[in-house]
Amino acid sequence: MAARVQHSLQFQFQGSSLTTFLLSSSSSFRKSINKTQINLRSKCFSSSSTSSTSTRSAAALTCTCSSSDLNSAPVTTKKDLFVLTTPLYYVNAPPHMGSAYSTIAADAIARFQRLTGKKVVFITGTDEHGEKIATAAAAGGSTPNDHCDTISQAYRVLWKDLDISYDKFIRTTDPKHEAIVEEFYSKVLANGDIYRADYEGLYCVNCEEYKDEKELLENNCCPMHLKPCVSRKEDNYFFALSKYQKKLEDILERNPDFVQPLYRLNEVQNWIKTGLKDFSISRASVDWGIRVPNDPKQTIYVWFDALLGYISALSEDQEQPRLQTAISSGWPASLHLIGKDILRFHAVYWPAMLMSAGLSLPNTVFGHGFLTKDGMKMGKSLGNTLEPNELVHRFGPDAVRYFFLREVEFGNDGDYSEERFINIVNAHLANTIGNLLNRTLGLLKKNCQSTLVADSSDAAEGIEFKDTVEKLVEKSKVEYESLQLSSACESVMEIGNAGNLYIDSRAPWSLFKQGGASFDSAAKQDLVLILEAMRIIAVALSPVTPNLSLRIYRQLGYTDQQFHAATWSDTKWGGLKGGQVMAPPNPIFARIETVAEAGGGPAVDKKVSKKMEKSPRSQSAIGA
Ligand SMILES: Nc1ncnc2c1ncn2[C@@H]1O[C@H](COP(=O)(O)OP(=O)(O)OP(=O)(O)O)[C@@H](O)[C@H]1O
Repeated sequence: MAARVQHSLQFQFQGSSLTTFLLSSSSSFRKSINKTQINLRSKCFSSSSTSSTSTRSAAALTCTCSSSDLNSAPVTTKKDLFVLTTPLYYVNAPPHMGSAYSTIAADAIARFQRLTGKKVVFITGTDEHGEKIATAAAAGGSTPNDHCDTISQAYRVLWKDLDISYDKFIRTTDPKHEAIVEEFYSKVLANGDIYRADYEGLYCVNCEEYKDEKELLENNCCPMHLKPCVSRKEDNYFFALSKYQKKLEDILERNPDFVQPLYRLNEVQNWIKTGLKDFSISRASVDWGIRVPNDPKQTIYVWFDALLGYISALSEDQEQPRLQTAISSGWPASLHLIGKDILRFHAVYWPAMLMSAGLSLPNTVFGHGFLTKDGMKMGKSLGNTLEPNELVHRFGPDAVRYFFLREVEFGNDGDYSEERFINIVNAHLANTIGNLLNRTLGLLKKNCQSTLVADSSDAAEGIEFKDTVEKLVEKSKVEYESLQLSSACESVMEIGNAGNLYIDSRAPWSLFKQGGASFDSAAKQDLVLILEAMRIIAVALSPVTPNLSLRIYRQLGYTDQQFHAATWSDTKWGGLKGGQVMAPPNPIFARIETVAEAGGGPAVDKKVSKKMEKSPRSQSAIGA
């Protein structure tokens, strides 16, 4: 049994309005009328204080265009402002590595955009209404409010541990959010896009969504959560999504970058092609939610509520929560970063809702892939999650951030393996970068009293290595800009590889041994070149590994303030000047011991690893 709107058409409205609606509805809607049943009853539409029922009915049934100018949608954000969002995470359970993955990626993008001089508003938060939350709270013997407080706080703590530099954290139970949802609902209602009808269908409680029979597995199981959907029949308010079919098709046609990567755009276009159906935006059976304005027996569907968190987050706490003021603080968003599981909500429902309310659309919706376990999406509902707190405490935030951004091509799925994790971070962070810095600083200390002998721009004259570094860092910039985060990491790491090749081919240690003014000078200049490359690596990798980058900067003799003031223009060759005094060598990243290396014990000494992240100078040199 597919989700179905009951349609015993009771023509209790003014006939002309109903006819207008049916004629102006999408062809798919018209087709489905034969198979499905819509019970558009005279109790339609939540009331507004001024209009009569019949007028309201007529308004809701007539598909007037919203004030949003579709020719200009999606509207470009102001040039210097970059507003990006993570999903608002559902607080049915504490965060897991999947939730952390989206947030780490968003953080890397936010940090990169800040480096390029943008004013960034990075929004994250928690989605706290709905049946699943009420059930989870009851199962834990707690009230929904207390439950939400606890889990929402767990997200904040994890974001702190992972060095997430968000600017706004919105909770959908925040009164300012609730006020904005109510105002938005009223706008959509006034635009004639909400009506009331009976609904019968198969509901996945974990997705909080009615499902089409054809997308379900055997026994009506949800393919994502592997649990049977339950049959539900409700009297709900509906959003007239079908009315926006053509408009959405046109927007995607004219703005192919609206949904990224390209293969996700194709998915969205295919869904739309199959015909958009109106969806139910209220629940009669769910108590834990925002009340439908003027019909307190119903609560607003959790998705209709949660998506608005991206706007209510912009509302300042001290001001009256109004859509207009929130919007003027940064809407439309430049980027919604989400997992592919919620693409439909962001790339179909949300733009239609915004158009209905006369608001601008976000610039881009990027749907990334899943972290998987045995091929299945890691998720709270399936309980097959990887514990991010444990990873952070064992390996530190930089290793976790780097591994997932480098290893999983952004957009695609990726499976986690601890062995791979350890191999990658050891090879890239401890060896390619850490070891190179360490041995160069060792040579500098021994032969130059830790002081640079020349400006890096002078030392690089006629040296090809400099060109290589410049090309790679420029490449990484383009990759960050186009959200190819794995490639951006790779390009920066290529600078480290080039540095290792350069130092090995030049072998300054033997030049020093050979002695003589020209050998000595050449070797000293080589050290300047490598350290300049390290400086560039530190800035270019800072969106991904902010702590590691800071530690590199410290080693190069800079203050923390200088690091925090760095911008992308500091990736230009020539920053290091002669006379700069560097710190004595001290490893910036402790190599993680594998199980075999630890003699069958734990994969890594937890205390040592943690200490290294917090206080790198307390460790002895490794691998130099
Ligand atoms: N396995 C995963 N891989 C990548 N991202 C994930 C993963 N799981 C969750 N996310 C991120 O979290 C978002 C969904 O958040 P939500 O709070 O609903 O988590 P969930 O674990 O998917 O929940 P559930 O298992 O109950 O569906 C996704 O869109 C994505 O951004």
